[in-house]
Amino acid sequence: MGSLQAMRRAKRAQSPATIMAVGTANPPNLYEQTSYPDFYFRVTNSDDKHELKNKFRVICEKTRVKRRYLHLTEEILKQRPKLCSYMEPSFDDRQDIVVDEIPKLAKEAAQKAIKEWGRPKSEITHLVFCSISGIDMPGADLRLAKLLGLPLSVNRLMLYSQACTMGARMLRIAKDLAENNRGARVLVVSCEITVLSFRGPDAGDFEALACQAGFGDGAAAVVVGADPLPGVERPIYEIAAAMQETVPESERAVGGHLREIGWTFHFFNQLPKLIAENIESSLARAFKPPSVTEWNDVFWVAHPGNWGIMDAIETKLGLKQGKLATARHVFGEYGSMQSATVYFVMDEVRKRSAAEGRATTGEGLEWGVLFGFGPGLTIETVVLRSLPIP
Ligand SMILES: CC(C)(COP(=O)(O)OP(=O)(O)OC[C@H]1O[C@@H](n2cnc3c(N)ncnc32)[C@H](O)[C@@H]1OP(=O)(O)O)[C@@H](O)C(=O)NCCC(=O)NCCSC(=O)/C=C/c1ccc(O)cc1
Repeated sequence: MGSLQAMRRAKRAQSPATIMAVGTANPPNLYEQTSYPDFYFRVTNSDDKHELKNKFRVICEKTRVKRRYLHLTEEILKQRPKLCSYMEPSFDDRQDIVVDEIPKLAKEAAQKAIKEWGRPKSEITHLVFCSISGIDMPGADLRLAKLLGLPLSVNRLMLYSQACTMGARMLRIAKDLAENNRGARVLVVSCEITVLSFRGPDAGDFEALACQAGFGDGAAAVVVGADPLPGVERPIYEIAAAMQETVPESERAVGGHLREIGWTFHFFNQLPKLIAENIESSLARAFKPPSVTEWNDVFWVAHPGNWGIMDAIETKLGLKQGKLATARHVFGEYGSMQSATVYFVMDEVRKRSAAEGRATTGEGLEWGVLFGFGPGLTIETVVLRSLPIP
């Protein structure tokens, strides 16, 4: 009979967890930010609120978002008019949509990641899935597993109601799963659809207007595993370390409440300053080892949050112009897709690195930071090691 220690040793992977594939998906409906105020005020029957519409137009411009994909269309909103009011109880209408649609959009992203990974889906051992909405029992994880045809033996973990930090946080979870279960292949999926936070405008609620102006819908999936099969699996990044930090006394900095009207959204206007003031201690902890202290020497896979947050981080850390260019690009093209955004940024970093002929998947650099923040105020820091581009 083997000892427990020997059993534990045999279960451990030999090498660090790696990201083996990335897939992304969006709903088909693309909204240009310049015409969105006209659309939004028309569909919410608010065209008579001229001053408020002008205010909303300014907020839309301030976001610096150029376009976004959204599940909701004028046709859907006509069928569900309660979603267009500011405060009408409407949870059931919203829930009817997201319970079905979140697993469906997630499936599109997951299929792309599995295709790039190139192995049979029967080899997926774990599914880690997050969405801010779609709470149900059995959950969206089981629906997704069925839509994908994953084996019934797959180990599922569903994480609801967590928002933007989850992209980074799920990599921390996946790293632990992959390194502590030899042969594990973890399918990590994020899907965010803003149906629970869409609502009509109200002059007294700036934060709800900012939410309507900046958030978009999207899904992303990555495959994480250690000990890649030589010549068969082609890792993109190694996950060297991952950790979380909570900023003290900052519960009110950003968050939301789940109500009969759906999700509300609240943020503190000093959020960029608060994040910038707290990022360096998280970076220092995460990068000790590998003893990196110059943040221009690493590639950045940052959750953008909003334009002001990126400006504040760049200034505080003395980052060279262009270090957050990929995060800004993704934010401009899609808005904030909350937890999914950081995977879109990662996909863009590795694609740009290849297109520009860089030596590694991390813009030619060895070490990188994948960074996320959200309600808490929670900061997640993941240390990535790039790999050579053949
Ligand atoms: C485009 C905004 C709205 C403004 O841009 P800015 O660069 O900050 O602009 P300004 O600093 O020039 O401010 C413009 C005006 O807005 C005002 N303002 C500025 N924040 C405020 C303010 N919280 N109140 C009330 N007036 C204000 C500010 O005072 C100013 O007023 P005024 O001088 O009269 O023009 C920008 O702040 C923005 O996109 N914010 C919302 C997105 C955001 O913070 N995202 C980061 C975290 S995301 C996250 O974790 C998600 C969690 C979540 C949770 C629940 C959900 O349902 C969904 C998601």
